[in-house]
Amino acid sequence: MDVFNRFVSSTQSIVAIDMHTVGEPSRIVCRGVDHLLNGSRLLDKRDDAKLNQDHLRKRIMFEPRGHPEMYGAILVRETELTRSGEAHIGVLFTHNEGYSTMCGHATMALGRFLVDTLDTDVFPVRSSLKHDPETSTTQVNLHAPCGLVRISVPTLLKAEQITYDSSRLVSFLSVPSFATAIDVEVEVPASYRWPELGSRTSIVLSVSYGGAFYAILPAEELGFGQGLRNASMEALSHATAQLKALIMKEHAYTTHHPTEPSLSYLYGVVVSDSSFADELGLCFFADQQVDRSPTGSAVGARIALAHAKGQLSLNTPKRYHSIVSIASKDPSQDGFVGEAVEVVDIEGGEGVAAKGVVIKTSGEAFYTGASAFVHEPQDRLSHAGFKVELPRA
Ligand SMILES: O=C(O)[C@H]1NCC[C@@H]1O
Repeated sequence: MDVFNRFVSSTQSIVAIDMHTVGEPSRIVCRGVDHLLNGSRLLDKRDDAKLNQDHLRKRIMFEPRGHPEMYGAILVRETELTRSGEAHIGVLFTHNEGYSTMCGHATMALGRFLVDTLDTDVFPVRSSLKHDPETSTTQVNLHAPCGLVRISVPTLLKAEQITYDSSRLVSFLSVPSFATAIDVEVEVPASYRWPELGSRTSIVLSVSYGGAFYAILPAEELGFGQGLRNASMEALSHATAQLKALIMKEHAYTTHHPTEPSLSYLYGVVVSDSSFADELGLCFFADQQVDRSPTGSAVGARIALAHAKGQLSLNTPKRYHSIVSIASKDPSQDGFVGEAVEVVDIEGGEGVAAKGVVIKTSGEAFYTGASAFVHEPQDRLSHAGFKVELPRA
């Protein structure tokens, strides 16, 4: 184990814990990146990561250490909200294209991990967490790029030590979610069309925010009349990529965040299928990554949309499934459970976006391993990782 120990103890290594939430990976970066990020605010550090340290994201996400569907969470120990005492720790979420603003599945993984870790280099304020005996939970306040996310981790108190209770779900309250476009008809110009659209020249869709903006529409509306279970993934990916490009080019007003310009972009397209036991949603995000989980932030966006349409009341928990449930023997326990718990005013929000809801989303995450990643200077392939792509003819 001499080589393994050398990698783990090297200050040059990037040390990560791997988890999954309903099959979607979270590579939690504990060491090796945070200290390199310049900037005082979390969003400044995100900008610095994008501009000056993006090879590190690629090194963690892409081959040979990752794969095109990898997802990451870089722990950021100091942000404006940790300094003010509102957050215990910050995070930057990473994917195949860059840095996302919110991630529900990784938030669930982080809640469990941050309670489990006793390493004060990884989580300096771990000892300030408090077990609430009434709810048997411990609250971890996470500073995500979209704002403050409050995670409730099920815990037990054993010999005065807080420990994770695996018999219950982790839940979180995200930033307020709100719809920005409800059932709008969108023209599809010839250059954006996809084969399954047939002779139709327009489709009806909605856009909603759950820490990130999502376009939401049923599979049939996208042209997949047989539902998600009978659709080709390649065809769905092509159709949603075309639709995303169209919305970003012609309907960018639907992704206007009322207070923060850096949150104003379309992150993903959710194709829903209500013919499944509960709600099934397939989310294409970033550069057409496919979420294995029901997409925690999109669950928030979908509930806010359903609430705005008068289809879902407060305090009505509902189960949301992902592609993983299609092959499941017992989907009744799969996925995430989400509910709107409070109606709030959206600061600066106008029209349908003037009101929003706070969503509580629950699920569970599991460990898959730990890694100490190194880079040897002579290795040209692994400095910033690589993607297998054929050059376009
Ligand atoms: O659960 C979520 O919200 C995330 N999963 C991958 C894409 C989203 O960021």
